[in-house]
Amino acid sequence: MRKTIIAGNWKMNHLGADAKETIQGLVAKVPQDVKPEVIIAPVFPYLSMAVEMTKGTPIHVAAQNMHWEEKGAFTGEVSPAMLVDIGVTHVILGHSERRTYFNETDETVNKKTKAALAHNLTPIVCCGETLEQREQGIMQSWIEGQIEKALEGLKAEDVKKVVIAYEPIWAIGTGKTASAAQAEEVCAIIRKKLAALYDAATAEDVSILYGGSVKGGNVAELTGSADIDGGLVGGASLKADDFLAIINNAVVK
Ligand SMILES: O=C(CO)COP(=O)(O)O
Repeated sequence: MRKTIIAGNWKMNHLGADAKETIQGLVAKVPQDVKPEVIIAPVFPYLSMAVEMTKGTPIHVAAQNMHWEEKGAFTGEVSPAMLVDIGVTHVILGHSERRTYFNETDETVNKKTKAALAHNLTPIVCCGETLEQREQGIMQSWIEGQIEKALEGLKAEDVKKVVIAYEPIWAIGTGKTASAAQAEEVCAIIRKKLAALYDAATAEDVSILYGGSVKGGNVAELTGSADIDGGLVGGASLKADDFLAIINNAVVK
């Protein structure tokens, strides 16, 4: 179902004490009736702690990756059932950093998306183009291709449970935010693609987030756009007060 979501991707940051401090700050200040859905994604070793600390609060906990298999000889991997077992509810899939540094492909993102849905985990599926692709004028076909391949084989009822995050690679960790118009253009392209792959009602039901240098000062303009339903936040999600500013300033439609 379409809703406004503010998700913090901590990436490979925060030792336990720092993670604890940030979560304590959020638990103290995120009101029970907070409007956007709030999600934090710490690294694997602190997921259980995050789940325990956020029990009874509106804060959800996501993993930053997972394997698609149930169990077995996959050294170093974590399965969907294991995440569910400890109380994780969401999982970020196909982040550009995983695609660039860890051989994540459209095919593995598709397998992971299906596995997440099969376990009632909400997949946050990332897509995004490089600056080079944008300058070559192939942004639209690239994004449409990523969406089509990530969702291949999914029924409309499943796609409604998927969250999509548009993260232009040139805007991640660079301080360069896509303008609200640029971000809206691509989020609208994604929604049109969903309507073409499924139908308009299904496309309307999918939450599409923007990620890339989202901050308290730019989130209102971004989320005020028709097709942007929230933010996937990196750097500005690490400190409770920075993240709270984003949560508080997000436009909930
Ligand atoms: O990659 C991101 C979130 O997944 C965005 O990171 P920054 O907010 O640090 O640019």
